[in-house]
Amino acid sequence: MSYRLLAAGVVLVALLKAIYHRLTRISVRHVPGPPSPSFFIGNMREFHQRPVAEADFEWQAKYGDIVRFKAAFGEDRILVMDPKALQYIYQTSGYNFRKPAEINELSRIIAGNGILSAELDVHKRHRKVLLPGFGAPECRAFWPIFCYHATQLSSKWKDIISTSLNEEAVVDVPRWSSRVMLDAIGEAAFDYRFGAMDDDETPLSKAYSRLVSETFGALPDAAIFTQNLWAYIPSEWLHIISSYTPGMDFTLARHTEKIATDVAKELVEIKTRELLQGGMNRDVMSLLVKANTTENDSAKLDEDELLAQMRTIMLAGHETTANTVNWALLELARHSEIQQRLRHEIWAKQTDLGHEIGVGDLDSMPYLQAVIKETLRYHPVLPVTHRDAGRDDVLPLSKPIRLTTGKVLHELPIPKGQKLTLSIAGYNRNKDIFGEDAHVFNPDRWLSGSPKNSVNVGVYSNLLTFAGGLRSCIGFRFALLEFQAFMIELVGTYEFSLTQEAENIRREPCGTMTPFIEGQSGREAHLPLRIKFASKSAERL
Ligand code: HEM
Repeated sequence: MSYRLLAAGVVLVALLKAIYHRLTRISVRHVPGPPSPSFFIGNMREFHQRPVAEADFEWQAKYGDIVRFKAAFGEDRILVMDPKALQYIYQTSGYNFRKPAEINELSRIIAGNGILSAELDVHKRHRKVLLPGFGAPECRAFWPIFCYHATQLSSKWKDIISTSLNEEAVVDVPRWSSRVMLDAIGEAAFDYRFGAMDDDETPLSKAYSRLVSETFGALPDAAIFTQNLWAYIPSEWLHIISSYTPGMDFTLARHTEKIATDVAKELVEIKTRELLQGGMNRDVMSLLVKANTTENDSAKLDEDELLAQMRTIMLAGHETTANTVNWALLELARHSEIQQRLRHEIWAKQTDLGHEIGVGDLDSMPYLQAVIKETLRYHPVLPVTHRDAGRDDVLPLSKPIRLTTGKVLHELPIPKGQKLTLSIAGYNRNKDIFGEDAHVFNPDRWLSGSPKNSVNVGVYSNLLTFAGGLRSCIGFRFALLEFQAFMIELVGTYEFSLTQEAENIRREPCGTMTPFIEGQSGREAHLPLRIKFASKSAERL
C-alpha cells in the first residue's frame, strides 16, 4: 500500500471522528453571526484576505462581542471580544484553553519547542527560567541600549537628508525599523551585534524580513483550507508532516530555523563560557542561562529548549516592536497636531532637564504615555490569538446575548475542543470600554484617567495588546521602553508627513500586523513617509 493511500486513510478516519464528535456535542450554532459563503472555507477569507480586523469590527457592530462564524466543512467557531469572557479564558481558567497546534506550527518550526508552544507544566518551567530577564529593573537597565539604537536610526536618516537638495527625504520606515529593532534586541537580549543596520544582507535579518510577507502573509483559499484541515490532525503527526511539507512558507520557515539555530548555538556557548569564567552580563540571555544553572535538574531547560528560547525572543520581540513604531509614525504623520504636541513635550522635558531624557523621566511625560497607549490600543500588532477549549466549559459574559432561537444567555456553554478566536483588536475598540469614539485615534482619552472597565483583562493599562494572564507577553516592559526610546529620538528630531502612497496604507495580516500599500503588487512591507528636521524656531515653543 502506498504512503499516499495510508495518509489519505488517516485523514479520512480523523475527519469522520471529528464529524461524529461535532454532531454529538454541546452546540454554539445558534449564536448570532454572519452567513457562510463557502462550505469549504466558511468565513475564513475575512480574516486571511481582508485588512486586519475589518471583519471583527463589522461583526462586532452587527452581532455584538460574541460572534459565531464558520470554518471549513461548516465548523462553528466563536470570535470573542467580550471582556468577561476574555478575562476567563486568559486568566481565571489557568491552562484550560490551549493554543491550537495547526495555527502555531509555523512559529513552532522557527522558534522550536520554546515557551511559545509549551503547555501546562512545561510552559510553567519555561516561564520561570525566562522571567528574571524581563523584570522591571532588568528592562530599565536596557534604556541606554534602546536610546543608542534609536540614535543609530536617526543618524542614518540624517545622512539621507543631507544628500537631498530641499532638506527633506522620503524614507520607507519598515525597511529601517525592522533592522534597527533586530540590532536592538541583539544587544539587549543577547549582548550580540547583528549589524543589520550596516548591512541589509545579514542572513538573519534577510530571512526575518521575508518571513513577514512570504511565510506569515495573507493566505490564498487553498492554504486556508489546508490550515483548517490540519485542525483535524493530532499535533505529533502535524510536526512530522510539517517537516516535509513543500511550499514557500514551510521552506522559508525551515531555512530561518537553521539560520536562527546557528546564531543561538553560538550565543549559548558564549554565555555559558562567560558564566563559567565568573563574568556576568545583564542581557536577557545571560540572566536566563544563570537562572537555568540554579534550577534543580527537573526544573531546568535542556540545551534544545535553551536554543528555542533564543529563537523565540528573536521572533517574538523583533517585528512586533518594529511594526508598533511603524504604526505610531503613520498616525503622527496623519495627525500633525498630535505630532507637534508630543514633540513639544519632548523638547520641554529636554530643556527642563538640561540633559537627555532618562528612564526615570518617562512617567512625567503624560502626553508621551498617552500616545504610546493609544498606538498600542489602535494598532495591536498581534491582533488576534487562538485557543481551543480543553473541556466542556461555560464562558461568563459581560452582556447577555440573544441566540437566533430568541433565547437570551447570560453565559455561554461551549464544548470541549471549541475553537475560539480571541480578537485583541476587537476588544481594544470595544465602545463600552473606550467610548463612542473607540474607532478614532485620540491620545487625549488617556489624559482623563484610564478608560472605564470593571473587568481587568490585559497586563498593561487594561489593553489586550500584550494579552493577559499566564501567557501574557513576557517582553511587554522591554517593548514599552524600546518603543518610548524610539519615539523620543525620532519625534524629537524629525517632522513626519504623509506621502501619496502612505495615504493608502493597509493593515496586512502577516503574523504581526504590517503596513502594505493598498493596490500595490508584491508582498512587502512599505510605509513611505516624508521626513525633515523639526525646527524649534519654525514650531515656536
Ligand atoms: C509591541 C510589542 C509586542 C506585542 C504587541 C506583543 C504581544 C504579545 C502577545 C499578544 C502575546 C500572547 C500570545 C498568545 O497568547 O498567543 C505575546 C507573548 C509573548 N511575547 Fe510579546 N509582544 C511584543 C513584544 C515582545 C518582546 C519585545 C518580547 C521579547 C523580547 C516578547 C516576547 C514574548 C514571549 C516570549 C511570549 C510568549 C509568552 C508565553 O507564552 O508565556 N514580546 N506577546
